[in-house]
Amino acid sequence: MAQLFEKLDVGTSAITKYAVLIVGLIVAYEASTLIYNLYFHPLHKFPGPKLYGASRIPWAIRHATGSQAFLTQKLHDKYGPVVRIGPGHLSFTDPRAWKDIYGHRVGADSSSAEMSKATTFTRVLRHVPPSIVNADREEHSRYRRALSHGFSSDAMRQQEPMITKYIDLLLQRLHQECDEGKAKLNVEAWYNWTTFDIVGNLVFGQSFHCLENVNYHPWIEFIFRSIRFGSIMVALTYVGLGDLVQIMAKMGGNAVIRVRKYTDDMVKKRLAMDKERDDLFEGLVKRREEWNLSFEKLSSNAFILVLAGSETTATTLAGATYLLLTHPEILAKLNQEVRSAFDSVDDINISSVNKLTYMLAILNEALRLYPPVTSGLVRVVPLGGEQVAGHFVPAGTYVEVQQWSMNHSKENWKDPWAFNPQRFLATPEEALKAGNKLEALQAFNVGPRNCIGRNLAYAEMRMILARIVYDFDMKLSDESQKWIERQRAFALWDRIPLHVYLTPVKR
Ligand code: HEM
Repeated sequence: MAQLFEKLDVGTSAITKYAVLIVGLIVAYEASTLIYNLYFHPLHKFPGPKLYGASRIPWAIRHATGSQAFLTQKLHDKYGPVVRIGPGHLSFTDPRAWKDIYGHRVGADSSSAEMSKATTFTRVLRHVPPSIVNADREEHSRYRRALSHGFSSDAMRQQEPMITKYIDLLLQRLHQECDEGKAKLNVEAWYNWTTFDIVGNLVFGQSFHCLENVNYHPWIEFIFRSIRFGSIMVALTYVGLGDLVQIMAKMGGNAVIRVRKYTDDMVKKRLAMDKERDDLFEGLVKRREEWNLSFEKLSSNAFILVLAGSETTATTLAGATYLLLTHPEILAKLNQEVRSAFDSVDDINISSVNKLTYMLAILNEALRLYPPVTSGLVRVVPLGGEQVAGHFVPAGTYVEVQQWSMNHSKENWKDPWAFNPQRFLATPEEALKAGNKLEALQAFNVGPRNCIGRNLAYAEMRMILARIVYDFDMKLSDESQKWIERQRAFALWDRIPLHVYLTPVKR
């Protein structure tokens, strides 16, 4: 060691010598890790850029800056249906990967009946109690069973008048604000206010009053900020700085504390309601004592239900509106379908919108081109390894299907960037002949952790879009051109305003 210090000629101070030694060891460790990752790691033969295979840092930087999903799609274009996007991390665009990663694992024992969610992505803040989206298998299936009644068709029939009440209010407000097509309205915000008000009522028994106040609620603004902040925390955890994240969350925690307090207050009011409610939360409320469910866990679940149930639906509606307004011939066909299907606005309800098949194809094509969850559904391969889309993948690997990549793959779709709802009107066989693998679109995921709110989401989206198209002609404001291309995505979209002129249809 003395010789090393002499050679380095770093002076005689012991502190300096040890500092140099430590830095030297770190550099040697990092260099050997990079070499191991590139040439000896079990995934080293999977295709992908060397930099991403060597270190976790490039992925983390992309993720923290909202460009990760877009880059991964480009990597798939270059390297094919499986790409190594981190040293121990694979992304797939072969549709078989849906079932292999997210489906029930046939023949596996109950502890590995599904690939578990990667906690690096889902349990970033260790002190927050788990909810349905990040609980382990056993706790998750209990939540799922308890909540399922609230999402059943029976429950939705009970919920319909309440949902309709908010959609009526949305339409009433839009008529007041549109100034006969002269005022431009940020419809992205209007959709958000509506879906938040609806889900607020469905979970807490009280709305956020966004439509009444024509403004965001502070709680919702916080959610937007936390989507960005959450990405930075995931990126830091991904590169091994999870402990730092816990400290950061405590230091910058004012907003977190405020929102938790607000959620807790709403949950308290909900629990104080003595009448049984056929809403999304009743299943958990009922089992509170039987399962000894802590108040904190109830509150975590309430928070997730509101986030999952509003953000995604509003995103799809905004995406569909933008795509329609940039494709006038498709909008004209939709206007024709909706306006000829009903004698009056009162005929538009949850069951009657089912006949609008062209509108459903439009919503599915919007979910494909502008998926609310672009990426982030990461699972860990269990002991023994697993076959994913024809590849053997060793245990411990992070595996995922990123919707942005899957939905824009030229191997899955004819003209993947084109807005063509027609592709969803064909049978799967006809579609395949035309170059469209319809099963590649799984906006709500598959398997035991798929979206429990899928039916509710379709009901809301179909009713809201039908009501707007029935009542208004729409025109995009110039400043909202290239609306999708100008956004970043942190697993969820960092949406920007979508300005539209609405002119009431004369009847
Ligand atoms: C267009 C609208 C929607 C889309 C695209 C969507 C998408 C998804 C996806 C992809 C997942 C799976 C997450 C994962 O694998 O980690 C999911 C789960 C979930 N979604 Fe949705 N969702 C939508 C609407 C809703 C609505 C309206 C609700 C109602 C509250 C809801 C509640 C949930 C819940 C509670 C989960 C967790 C389910 C579980 O882990 O068992 N979602 N959603």
